Order: sequence, then C-alpha cells, then structure tokens
Amino acid sequence: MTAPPLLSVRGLNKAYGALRVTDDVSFDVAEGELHAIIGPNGAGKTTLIHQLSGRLASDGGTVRFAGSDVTRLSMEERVRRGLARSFQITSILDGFTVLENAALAVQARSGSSFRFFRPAARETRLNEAAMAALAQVKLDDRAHRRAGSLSHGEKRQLEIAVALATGARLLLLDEPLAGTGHEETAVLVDLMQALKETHTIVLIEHDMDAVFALADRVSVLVYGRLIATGTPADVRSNREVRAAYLGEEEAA
Ligand SMILES: Nc1ncnc2c1ncn2[C@@H]1O[C@H](COP(=O)(O)OP(=O)(O)OP(=O)(O)O)[C@@H](O)[C@H]1O
Repeated sequence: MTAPPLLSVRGLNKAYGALRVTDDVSFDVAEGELHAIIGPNGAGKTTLIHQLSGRLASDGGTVRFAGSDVTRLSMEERVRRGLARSFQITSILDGFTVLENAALAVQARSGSSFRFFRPAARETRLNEAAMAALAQVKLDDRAHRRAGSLSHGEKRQLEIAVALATGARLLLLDEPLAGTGHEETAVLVDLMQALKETHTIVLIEHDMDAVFALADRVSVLVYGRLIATGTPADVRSNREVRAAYLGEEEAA
C-alpha cells in the first residue's frame, strides 16, 4: 500500500474577472518529494502558491494537507499545521538581527507553548530553535548580524530559515534563485538538496538547470492549466511541454 500524499490538490480554480489564472489544477506531492512547478511568465505559478499557502482564497477545488482539508483555513492555521511559504525578502526585518528574525518565526509557531518557561529560559529555548533553523541554511555564523547587512543570497537563505523556524513540514518556495549570482545560486541549490532529506518541497523556479537537478517530479503550468506532471526526464521529452515552454526557452 502506498502512503497517502502529503499535499493533494484537486480541481483548483481562480479567476480575475474573465481571466482564469488557475484552471482546474490537480496534482499530488508525496512526503519527501521535491515537486517543481514550472511555466512561462504569467502562467499563474505565484497565484497557485498563494492558493496553497492560504494567502489567496480559491474560487473552487480542494487543497488537502496531511490528510485534512485545509482549503478554507487561514494562512496562519496552515503554517501551524506545517505548510509554510518562504516569506519574501520584503518581510525580513532589516533592523533586527538574523537570529531575531528566525526567533520571531519560532515564536509564531509556538504560540503559547513557551509560556510555562520563565522569561530567560524562554528566550534560551527560542534562540536554540532559531539557531537550529539558521544552521540548516548555513547562516548560523551570521546570527548576530543585522539582517539588513546580508547579501541578496544570504537574505534568500534567511527567508528559508524563517519558514523552517515555523516548524514547516512542507516548504513552498517561490523563486528562491531569482536575482541571485552564480555563487549564490550554487549555495542555494546545495541547500535545497540538503533540505530534501528532511522536508517536502514545492518549488517554483525559472532556473531550469536547478529544477532539473533538484526535482523528483515536475509539473508544467501554462495559462493556468497543468499540461504535464512527471519525472524531469518525462517532462523534458514531452512534446506538448517542448512546444509550449521548453522549446521556446531553448529557442530564445
Ligand atoms: N490581483 C490580480 N488581479 C488581476 N490579475 C492578476 C492578479 N494577480 C495576477 N494576475 C494575473 O494572473 C496571471 C498569472 O500571474 P502570476 O503572477 O500568478 O504568474 P506567474 O506564473 O507567477 O508569473 P511569473 O513567472 O512572471 O512570476 C497574469 O496574467 C497576471 O497578470
């Protein structure tokens, strides 16, 4: 018997007026899988991530996570259950230290569960959990620096640490490689490779080398519709995908 998927999306829809941005999207993500969603600009990838994270309400369809229907749950409730989107750089608090940024996320996850500790012990526990998240993204040596002083790539690492610090089981990563230089890309790809050992990941990414190196399965979104889901090799050789997307990229 195969294990039920950790994330199961069925018939998801979203329209802005007459524009169907998410059109009857269905796919599953198994526990431990890195599932990439690719597609041309404006295909609806970010909208789909917002629907999965709960930032955007869907017009129809269902999102099930860890066996429960979360379609109508708030973003906060989904985070509490372990479904977390990496927060965009804009949500990093530049004036706070790297450690404080991660500790705030731990605090958000823990709700009242730290209230039994005295303040000093509470702070120690929060900082330990935050340091563990920073160590996972190899930012522990930057813990006491102001977040605003980090490089672009390091901020991307911190975004992922913040999602990890919420206790995420499934990470929704929206273009973590956007705007990163060659070396930063290599660091982040290594980081995602390591995270695959501990987390299920849905990755939206334009960098095809990274997608094909990291993904267990790839879904291709074109005009809001999933035209293919399969292994990287299946998707790469799919004629419809090549015509609609990859061929076009290679020709560019
Ligand atoms: N709030 C909105 N109101 C109206 N149209 C919107 C809104 N948000 C997105 N759209 C439209 O929905 C479509 C999908 O946008 P979305 O940002 O989800 O695509 P994307 O695949 O993430 O694009 P990119 O790869 O360029 O980031 C686009 O045509 C966009 O203009």
